[in-house]
Amino acid sequence: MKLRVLGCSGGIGGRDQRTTALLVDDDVLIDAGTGVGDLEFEELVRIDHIFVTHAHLDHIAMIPLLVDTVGEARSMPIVVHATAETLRILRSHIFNWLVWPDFSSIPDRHNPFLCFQEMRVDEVAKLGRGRFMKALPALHTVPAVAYQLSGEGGSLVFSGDTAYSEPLIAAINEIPDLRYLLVETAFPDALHDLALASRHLCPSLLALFLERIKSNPEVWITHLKPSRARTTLEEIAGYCGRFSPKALYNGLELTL
Ligand SMILES: Nc1ncnc2c1ncn2[C@@H]1O[C@@H]2COP(=O)(O)O[C@H]2[C@H]1O
Repeated sequence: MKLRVLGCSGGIGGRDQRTTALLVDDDVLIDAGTGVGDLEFEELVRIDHIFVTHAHLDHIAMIPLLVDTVGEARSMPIVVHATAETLRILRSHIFNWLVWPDFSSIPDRHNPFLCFQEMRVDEVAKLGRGRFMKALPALHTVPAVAYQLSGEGGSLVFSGDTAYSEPLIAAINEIPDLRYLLVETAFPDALHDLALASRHLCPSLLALFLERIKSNPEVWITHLKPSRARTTLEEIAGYCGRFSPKALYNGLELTL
């Protein structure tokens, strides 16, 4: 199994800054931020599942455009997996016929282009080909989850957007074969108060988070805010020696 980074920035600007989207093999997305827009039509049409961490725009922006682009060319609906709270937000505030048509009833209710599948924390979805996706608890300003992606080659955790979260740390520590930890750090320590208010990590909080991780995964940093990315990475390097975290980047492929 392969995971390709399509977008992992906390903002936009130029070719390298795309918001969060991770492509698993050729058919599953974790989040659907602006990075999805770089895929060719032939790649877009193969996406069967989207696992959404939370309803913030930078993580869902391309879902409406994707479904409108590929709907007619597909025989099955795209399945959007998320918690009940997140699905409620998407239905009420995006697919409400005002911001965007409700593609879960287009072309008709019995044969729609899009469908919604509720996922609870700790629930596991089977993706076929020996692949599994599990929702883990996360902590953000809106209801949010992290995801554990597992296959024959081990497991990967993507934190999504999260503040320091004991339940997430506990869930990560239960994974026996964790190979990769993709964890956010949005802000530098100088913006610690904003990190707390917006429920993100900054390097000192990341250090507390990583100190509690019992296994030894490769750690990749995601969701850096572009204007402060370099400072944030320098601070992370100062704090987190044991894991030598690296900045996630578009086009990176991780193999499981
Ligand atoms: N008080 C605030 N609470 C939440 N988000 C904020 C606040 N002030 C600024 N923001 C920004 O709004 C952004 C919303 O998406 P993010 O959570 O990625 O990051 C958040 C911050 O960059």
